[in-house]
Amino acid sequence: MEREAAIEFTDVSMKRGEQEVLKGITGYFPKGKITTLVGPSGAGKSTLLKLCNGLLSPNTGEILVLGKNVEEWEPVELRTRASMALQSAPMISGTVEENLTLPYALQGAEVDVEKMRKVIQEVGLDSDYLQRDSRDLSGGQRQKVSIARTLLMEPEILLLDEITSALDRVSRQEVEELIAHIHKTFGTTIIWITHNLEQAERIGHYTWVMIDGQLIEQGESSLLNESTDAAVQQFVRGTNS
Ligand SMILES: Nc1ncnc2c1ncn2[C@@H]1O[C@H](COP(=O)(O)OP(=O)(O)OP(=O)(O)O)[C@@H](O)[C@H]1O
Repeated sequence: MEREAAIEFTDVSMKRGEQEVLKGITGYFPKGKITTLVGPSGAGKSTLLKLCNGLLSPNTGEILVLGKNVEEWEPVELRTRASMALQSAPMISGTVEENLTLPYALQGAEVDVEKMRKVIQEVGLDSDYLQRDSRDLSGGQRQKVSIARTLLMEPEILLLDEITSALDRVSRQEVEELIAHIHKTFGTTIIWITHNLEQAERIGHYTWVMIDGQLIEQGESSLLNESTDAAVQQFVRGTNS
């Protein structure tokens, strides 16, 4: 199989405080694919995601993002190319438009209104939403606005941290469909942390299983059911019970 990496880790370790939370991680996220990142709470998934766009730096090892060492990227450019959305979908008080333009306003840049309209429609919201107060949005709408904010940057890589965990079933399905649509339309590489293994199998092409700071397995999503690794089997059984 052709192996083209969007992000590649080589022997990456990291301490937070006294604790080693990532231990010798070597693996890659295939370009143009959806990879899910699964594992028990505290396994190091969020920490690893933050290494991908330079929010955190490893103690040892090498991380290549789009072929370039993470340390060599200009930080703002890296966060534009590898953009992140979080479970909490943080918003400033103000309109949806103000929330969309915030990353640009912080840099003194402007955003084309037409582009903003296109992006808000792309995530399935009417352009009237631009003038809505962000406090009036439902959880699902907030998450869509949060995704729209990342899309404005036209990222090659989307880093998603539990973006559907706080949503009801209908909103979760809508957001899943939205991510699938983004992937299909733009060929975006997607790295998606999820606690939901059914979701991981449904939406992901590739998967990483992390346990206690280690990358235990990586491969096609079917490995979640086919793994012969005892720790992976135990994790999968535990999650499904
Ligand atoms: N800011 C921090 N300072 C010190 N330790 C931290 C910090 N954030 C996380 N940790 C520790 O790092 C380890 C990995 O946490 P991380 O959030 O990356 O795991 P996770 O797999 O994403 O967990 P969850 O599924 O619960 O979000 C945990 O032991 C956690 O306590």
